[in-house]
Amino acid sequence: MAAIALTDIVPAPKALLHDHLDGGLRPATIVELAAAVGHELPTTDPAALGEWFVAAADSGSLERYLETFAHTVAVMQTVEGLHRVAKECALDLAADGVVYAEVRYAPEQHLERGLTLDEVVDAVNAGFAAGAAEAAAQGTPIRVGVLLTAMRHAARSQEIAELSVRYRDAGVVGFDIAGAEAGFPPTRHLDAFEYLQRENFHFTIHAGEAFGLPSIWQAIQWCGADRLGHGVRLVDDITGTVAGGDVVLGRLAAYVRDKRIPLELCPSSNIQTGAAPSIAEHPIGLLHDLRFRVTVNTDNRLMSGTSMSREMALLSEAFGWGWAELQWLTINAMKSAFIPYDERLAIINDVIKPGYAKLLG
Ligand SMILES: O=c1[nH]cnc2c1ncn2[C@H]1C[C@H](O)[C@@H](CO)O1
Ligand SMILES: [Zn+2]
Repeated sequence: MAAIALTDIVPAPKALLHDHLDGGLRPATIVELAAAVGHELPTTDPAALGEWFVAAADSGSLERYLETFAHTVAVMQTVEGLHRVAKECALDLAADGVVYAEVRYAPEQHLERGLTLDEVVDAVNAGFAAGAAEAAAQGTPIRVGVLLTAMRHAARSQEIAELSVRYRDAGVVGFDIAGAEAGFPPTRHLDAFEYLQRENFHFTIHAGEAFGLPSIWQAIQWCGADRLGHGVRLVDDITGTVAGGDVVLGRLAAYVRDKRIPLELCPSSNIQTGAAPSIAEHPIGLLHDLRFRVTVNTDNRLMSGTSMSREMALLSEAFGWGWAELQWLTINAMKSAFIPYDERLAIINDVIKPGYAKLLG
């Protein structure tokens, strides 16, 4: 079937589990906030700045990709900056047809101008609330849940885990670790993960992006991750092809599929960091065919020049996926969300299924 166009995907209800707040700023906002705080940018023309981010992130290495965040994190050091960025994030996602989003950021990166961790979280939460209220008034309601990230090279994961639990009834729905993967295994933060498990809290771990199976194995079998951030290298534990009828899953891949552990796949981001060669060759095709719990995500909309609708349009074009597949991806994401079961079900039954019923015809 013909690929579904991006403009047709925008109004379809979508759920997004892996989106970084500091990877999704509007270029014009960066320019304005940078002028206000005296931060020097590569260019002050918003269009050129947007192109700069995509080109600089297109580096083939996760470490170099991450260097671009210096310019977004620099303008997110004040209550005003954080509030504005969070508000615009909610508005931009809602305008793209995202009805449920989990947005993550690392509070420890926003203390350079004297804010406390609590002040950072309060400012971001207020920004999301303002953005969601405005989006609802515009007829595009969105629910935003926050994930607090700890940086895997740093040593604040226990503190951030405790912060997450403290804000669990105030908008924070989960915890994550991010940053350079090679050399920083998730087991460095075992205390934090054990604490979160004792608290019956939810967490995902960036694993299997720039580093392979050992990182995924640790994230699941040592740390107890509910979901895998990326997890794309799980294909290293799969041999054969679906067409050849000779697919064999290794023990880890079989475990992930059997347990329905959600994979937060981010196709465009993976191409930029070298984790996948192209959309057409992205392992998401195989993982979909093998019925893993696949979800599609943006990771960093600014660095990838992308949106949820664009990621889906790229997949529709590369794999011939139609509305049935897009609905499957969306329901997979909603089933895997960190909000309570009854609330997930309500969004699936009241928003997602009726939305796709119209499109499926
Ligand atoms: O794809 C990613 N892998 C690992 N770390 C990442 C990725 N995207 C963003 N980050 C880092 C950079 C941000 O400053 C941090 C918190 O959002 O998370
Ligand atoms: Zn990420």
